[in-house]
Order: sequence, then structure tokens, then C-alpha cells
Amino acid sequence: MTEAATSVHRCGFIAVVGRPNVGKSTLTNALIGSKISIVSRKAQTTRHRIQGVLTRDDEQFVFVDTPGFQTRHGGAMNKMMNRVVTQTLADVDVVLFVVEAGKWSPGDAKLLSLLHEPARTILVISKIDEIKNRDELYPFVASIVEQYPFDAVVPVSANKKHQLDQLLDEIAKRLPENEAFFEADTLTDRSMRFIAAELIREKIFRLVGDELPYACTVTIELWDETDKGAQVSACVIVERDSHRPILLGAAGSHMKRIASEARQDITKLLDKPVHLEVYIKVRKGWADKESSLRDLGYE
Ligand SMILES: Nc1nc2c(ncn2[C@@H]2O[C@H](COP(=O)(O)OP(=O)(O)OP(=O)(O)O)[C@@H](O)[C@H]2O)c(=O)[nH]1
Repeated sequence: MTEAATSVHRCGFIAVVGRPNVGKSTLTNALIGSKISIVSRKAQTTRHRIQGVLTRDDEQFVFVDTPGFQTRHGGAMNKMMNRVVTQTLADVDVVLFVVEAGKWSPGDAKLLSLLHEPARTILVISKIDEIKNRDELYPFVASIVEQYPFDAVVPVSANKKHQLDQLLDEIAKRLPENEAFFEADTLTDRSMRFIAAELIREKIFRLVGDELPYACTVTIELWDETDKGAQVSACVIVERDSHRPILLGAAGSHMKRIASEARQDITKLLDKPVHLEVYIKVRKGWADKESSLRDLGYE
């Protein structure tokens, strides 16, 4: 029998779950091969579901990057994020449960308790480049697989691009037979507006994340794009009046830097000149009101 006669096309959804900071976004980006979701040193920076698509000859992988699972109590934001994780797991074909090499925590255990379908769950041990002695990994992995019958275990380093193809092969085997859902060159089904807002948020986290922990979001108020260029107006929503001067910096220096760096990234993204304006709005207590979150698009 020829290979062509036996080959099937597979396509399906993959959720990448794990507690904050285990390297989910970095891994998703490394697998897809392009920077789509934002990566930051701060925990809890991925608040949206982000889908990236990787197309190979016989498979198409549609990735759903979920927010970090919140084990701390309180706050509508955390409850809503946990709900997103549960919903995501119900919707996908393969779950990648990401655990940082050598670092098991109560947050991992809590998230593990949400998993119900071992047959399609792969344990991914991330950041193995940080482990000097690989022998240390065996008891670590053994203690995890004792708790849950994972279908496969793949240690990876997204930074060093180690074992990413092996991981893709393990995922591919578990995808259902389907035609491709997306055009071959699709990177993301999120709009450019969304990515632009994420880029601005990334700059804010990088520059003032320590002083402004998770207390702001970015909405795009105006998006006027032509063949020649784009005019973009974005609004940064903060929770308190006291956040405004932090974000502005001395003589507006922070805001200028955030806008300028974001403009450069958006220019690259659109491949045309971009004029970007960024405003600040104070909306008190927005992070703790489910209705405000819905207004802002957090499902
Ligand atoms: N050494 C090493 N560091 C990594 C690797 N992958 C990610 N990191 C770092 O780990 C930190 C967190 O990475 P993210 O990809 O933002 O983690 P995340 O799980 O998506 O985080 P949340 O969005 O908070 O849920 C960043 O500082 C990354 O640079 C890796 O393979 N090796």
C-alpha cells in the first residue's frame, strides 16, 4: 500500500493549561513559531483565550492558550478565569498540562483536579533547560504521574527549542481526523485590533508592572486602517486615580515610551505606518465587577 493511500489529515483544538508563569505562552509561541500572545515575567498576563494555528502537511493544530489558573480566592476576575479554564477543557481535543520542571505546587495540584480525561491529556514538563542534572527529573515526573494517568509525558524547553517536534508528534496522534479548519498561513484568528491591544498591555507590564499589578486593561477605541497606514486610538483603563500618575511617569515619560514601543510593534504587525494615540481612563473597581469585565470583552 502506498503512503498516500494510508495518510489521513488530522485537525483539532489543543488547550495549554498550567498555573501562572509555568511557560504556557512561551511554549505556544515556540510551537507555532511566531509571537502571538504576550510573554512577560509577571504572572497572570494572559487574560484572553488566544488561538494560534500551526499547519503541517498532515495536521493542523489549533492552540487555545488559557489564562493561568488562579488558586487564590476572591475577585470576580479570578472566578471568571477559572471558569474559562473549565470551559476550555471541555471544548478541546488534546490538553497539554504544563508543569515547571522540579517545581510542583498546590496550584498545580488544584488544576490537576480539574482534569477529567486522561486519554487526551499530555503532561508537559517545561523549562528543562533550568535543570542541571536530568536524573532529578525522574522522581519528579514519577510523583506526578502517580497522581494522574497521563497519556504521555514530554519534557521540553521552549527557550532552547528542545523536544518541540516530539511534543507536536504526540499531539498529532491524538487529533481527530478532520480537514483543516483554517487557511494554511493563518497565524491567529484574533483580529489585529486585539493583538495591538495586547502589545500595548505587554509594554505596560514590562515598564510599570511592579507598581501597577494587573490593574489595567487596554481597549482599542479607534481603528482606521487604509492601504497607506493606520490611525489607532487606544485606551488604558486603570482602577484608581492613583494609578494614573504611575502610568504617566514623570512628565508623561512612561506613557510616551509605552506608546512609542507599541507603535513600533504594531507597525511591524501591519507592515505599514501607524499613528498611535494612547489615553488613560479611570474606571473604579472594574477588575472586581463581572459586568464591567463582560463589557470589556472578558466573556
Ligand atoms: N528557562 C526557561 N524559561 C522559560 C521557558 N519558557 C518560559 N520561560 C520563562 O518563564 C516565564 C513565564 O513564561 P510565560 O510563557 O509568560 O508563562 P505563562 O504560563 O504563559 O504565564 P501566565 O500568562 O501568567 O499564565 C517567562 O519569564 C519566560 O521567559 C523555558 O523553556 N526555559
